[in-house]
Amino acid sequence: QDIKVQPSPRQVNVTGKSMTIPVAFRLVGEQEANPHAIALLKQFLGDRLGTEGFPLYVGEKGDRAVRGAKRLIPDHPEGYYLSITDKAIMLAGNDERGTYYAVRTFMQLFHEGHLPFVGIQDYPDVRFRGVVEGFYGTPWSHEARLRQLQFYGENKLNTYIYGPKDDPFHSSPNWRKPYPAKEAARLAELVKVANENEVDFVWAIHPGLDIRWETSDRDSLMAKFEHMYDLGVRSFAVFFDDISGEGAKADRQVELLNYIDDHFVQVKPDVTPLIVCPTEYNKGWARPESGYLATIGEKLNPSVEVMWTGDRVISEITREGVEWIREQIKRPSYIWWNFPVSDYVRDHLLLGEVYGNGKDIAGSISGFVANPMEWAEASKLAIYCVADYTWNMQSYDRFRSWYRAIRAIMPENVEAFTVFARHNSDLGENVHRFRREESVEIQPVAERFMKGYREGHYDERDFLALQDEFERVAEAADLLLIDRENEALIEEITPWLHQFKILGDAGQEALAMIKAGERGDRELFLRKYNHVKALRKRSYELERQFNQNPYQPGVKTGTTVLQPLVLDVFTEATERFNRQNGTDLPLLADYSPCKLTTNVPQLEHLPLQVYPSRVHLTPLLEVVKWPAGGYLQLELDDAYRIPGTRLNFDVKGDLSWGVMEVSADGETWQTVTLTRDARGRLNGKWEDTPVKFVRFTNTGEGEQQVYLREFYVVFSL
Ligand SMILES: CC(=O)N[C@H]1c2[nH]c(C(=O)Nc3ccccc3)c[n+]2[C@H](CO)[C@@H](O)[C@@H]1O
Repeated sequence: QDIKVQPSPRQVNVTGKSMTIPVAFRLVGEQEANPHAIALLKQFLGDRLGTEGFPLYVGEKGDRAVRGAKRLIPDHPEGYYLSITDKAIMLAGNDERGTYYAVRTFMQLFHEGHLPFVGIQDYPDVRFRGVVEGFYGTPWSHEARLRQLQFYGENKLNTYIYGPKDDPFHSSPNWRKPYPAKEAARLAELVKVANENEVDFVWAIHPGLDIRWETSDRDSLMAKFEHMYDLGVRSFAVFFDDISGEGAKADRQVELLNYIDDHFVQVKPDVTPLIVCPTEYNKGWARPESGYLATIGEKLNPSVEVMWTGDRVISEITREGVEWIREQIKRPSYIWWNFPVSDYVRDHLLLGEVYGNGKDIAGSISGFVANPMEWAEASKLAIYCVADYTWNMQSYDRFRSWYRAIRAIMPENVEAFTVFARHNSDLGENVHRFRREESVEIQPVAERFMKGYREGHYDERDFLALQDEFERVAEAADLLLIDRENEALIEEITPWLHQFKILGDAGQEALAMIKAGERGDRELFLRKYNHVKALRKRSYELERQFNQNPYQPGVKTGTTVLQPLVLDVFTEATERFNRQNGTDLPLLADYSPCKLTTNVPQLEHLPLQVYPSRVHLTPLLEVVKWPAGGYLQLELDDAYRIPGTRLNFDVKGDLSWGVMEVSADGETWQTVTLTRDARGRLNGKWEDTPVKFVRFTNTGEGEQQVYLREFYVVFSL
């Protein structure tokens, strides 16, 4: 039989035989075994479980019920031995959590009314495995967290670190204060559900933005930890990431951490090792001359876990990298893996495989926690794969794990969700230059087709393959939009599903332009042309409506292969149509809310960078000769407030020769007052009535020579 267990077990011996599931099980060992394991069994077997029936032995090494299996239980933390024969079932843990994991595996072996005869010896590669809710942005909801903890129990993840950057009681300004009653009660419930799922609920504090190295702040932190302990928290972390100044001093941090360790962690009987995220948390930032890591390595109590994001803030974790940091901090590192976190590419969903990390790093790390997206349900794809990877690295297969994750998360719409996830995995250009594969299967077809099309001889099979892919895209979007099996997930990704539907339709219509053009069917071509432009405008409007945030607002999908393909096909087909028909149809499919007009020759074809709520002029490296009376005008597609404008012509002194103005109708103009900031840039704002036009004019007597370094307008409805 093909035994499918998540995460992949280490040692599985199958006999090829099985039995029908007994109608009743006689539970042996209930009194001594891990109560959470017993509760899970009772919940799963229901009234099949009782004092009569097929023997089911459950317990930890040393318990009477499983003493016969003692030699077979792996001597590893959280290890277990599972045996199913025609005589009895044995679920034996090396410790309480191991017993719980034996039950989790047992539950997965039930299949179509049968139980396989099997022997499994299993244990995890990585000691601490799970998730750090450590992103910037909207923290997860209470309900989302409850679902996460259940998911971690199902996938043998044992760690959830609570550290949302935007929780004011985790970070500044209120890290010193106890949670208000409602939030405290919710945290207590999370701790309870975490325990039931055998997950360590780690509460993290982020004091470094304003901590003062005085007894009062040390006592405030200890009091806060006591407050969290009273809520049931037994695992604690201190995050010193993304801070500077006083809070970043290594010796001060170490003094505080050792105090916490000596006076809190070590004196309480049931608190797990303290975890710290250091200020120098990746190799790219490590500065040997600062002595920061050396101080951590030499002076921080050995029992304190030290987090690490890898060679860079966002990076794949390598054997070389973890061995380097192990030397520095004199202990295995506790990996904070910044994936699938998307707080720096908020308009993208990261639904792709988990890959790129070494399979040989287990011996040099103590923990591996993934930092997820603010989209909790959508993050489960990657979390599922991280569970598989951290449990049994050598057997990890990125594709197998990813497909299993999709099936686990969206069992009723596997094909549709696979299509959707396949085209929503890359980040696009980003500040960390971290990229992921996307649209891998169709990418070579798209590239070959466009090359052939441009050269005048594409392969019809490629055309049909692309047409089929865009049809699948549109179908997938519609199927998922009506899916009710995982409503929380569909709610999160609905904006991207609408965008995906538009992409599928636009792709089919752009391809139809090719055929209409080849047949010389002008009327059909124009219908398809206008339809693609309408779809692109709808796409733009959707970008402005959903997922609005100050960083990367909007909704991006298929940005690496499919979206560029639609635009390339549209432009090429339109160019041919124009040549064949002597027309001058605009070549750009992309809708833009902003039109540029100017009488300054060098600016006539200046590309605009249009985002959902602002438009930038592309900077020019050359000197711009701006004649007297020369103007640059932006016309918006609607009336907007202009909360921010900025221009930087790299000119010293005042800009008395020019004026920025706004207008609602293009007739009556008002001047925008511009103020120069410390970096010499001129900033303005127009909070009054909404306007459609923004222009800058050289009102002086003569030509001006400037560098167009920056010119942008922020607009909001
Ligand atoms: C340890 C860590 O990654 N800390 C934060 C973090 N910090 C950064 C930075 O890039 N921080 C940074 C960059 C330049 C200057 C100061 C801070 C990224 N991230 C993560 C991804 O955006 C974010 O989710 C996380 O909370």
